[in-house]
Formats: sequence, structure tokens, C-alpha cells
Amino acid sequence: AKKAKKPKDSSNELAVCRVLLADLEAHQDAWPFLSPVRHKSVPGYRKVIKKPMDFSTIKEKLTNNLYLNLENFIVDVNLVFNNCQRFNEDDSEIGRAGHRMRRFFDKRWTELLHLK
Ligand SMILES: Cc1nnc(-c2cnn(C)c2N)n1CCCn1ccnc1
Repeated sequence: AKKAKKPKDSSNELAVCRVLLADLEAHQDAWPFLSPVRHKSVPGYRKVIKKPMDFSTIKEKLTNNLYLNLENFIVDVNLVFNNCQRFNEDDSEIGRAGHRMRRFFDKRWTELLHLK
């Protein structure tokens, strides 16, 4: 007989989110993304970037169970990198850090997902 489909268990997905976030925060190129951009001291930021996001805010949301699954978490992490690309030249310190962090993240979560 067909095996009953297991109900979606998001608890291990959230454990994966915590591992991924810890890896992002520990990365040497994470420094631009560790806390919210101080938009009061960065001309144009608030106008250009409609949805600011950073690793400390993601951690807060994770702690307050605001991510229902890995998908929602990945959307916010990609927001960090897309905001960075929009606001910074590719050929700049922060722009390069953003590209390196995005590459690292993409590799890391596909690794973790293949372990399943
Ligand atoms: C992330 C991020 N994207 N753009 C900036 C930024 C902040 N100021 N300026 C002129 C930018 N282009 N950031 C935040 C970088 C945070 N930072 C800067 C030095 N140490 C941390």
C-alpha cells in the first residue's frame, strides 16, 4: 500500500535556518549586513530601498517564530543581497562583499538541503 505522506514538518527546516544564519554571521564578509543600515546617515537609502533587511533583523524574526518555513527565510536573506546590489556598485567594498555572501549562501543552503 502507498505510504501515507508525512505531514510537512517545518521544525527541522527552522533548525536549518538557524544553522544557515549562524554561518552567514560568522563569514568574514558579513560585516556590512550584521545590523540595519543607519538610513538617517546614508543619504538616499530610505528612498531607494523599500524593504531594508539585515542579519540581526532576520535573527529577531527567527527567534519570534515569524518564519513559517525555509522559503520565507530565504526570501529575507535574498532581500539583504538584492538591497546591497541595488544600492552599491558591483566594484565597491560593500558590493563585492554582497556578491561573495550571496554565493556562499547559495552554496550552503543547497548543501544542507541535499543532506536531507
Ligand atoms: C548593507 C549596506 N549597503 N549599503 C551600505 C552603506 C552604508 N553606508 N554607505 C555609504 C553604504 N553604501 N550598507 C551598510 C554598510 C554598513 N557598514 C558600513 C561600514 N561598516 C558597516
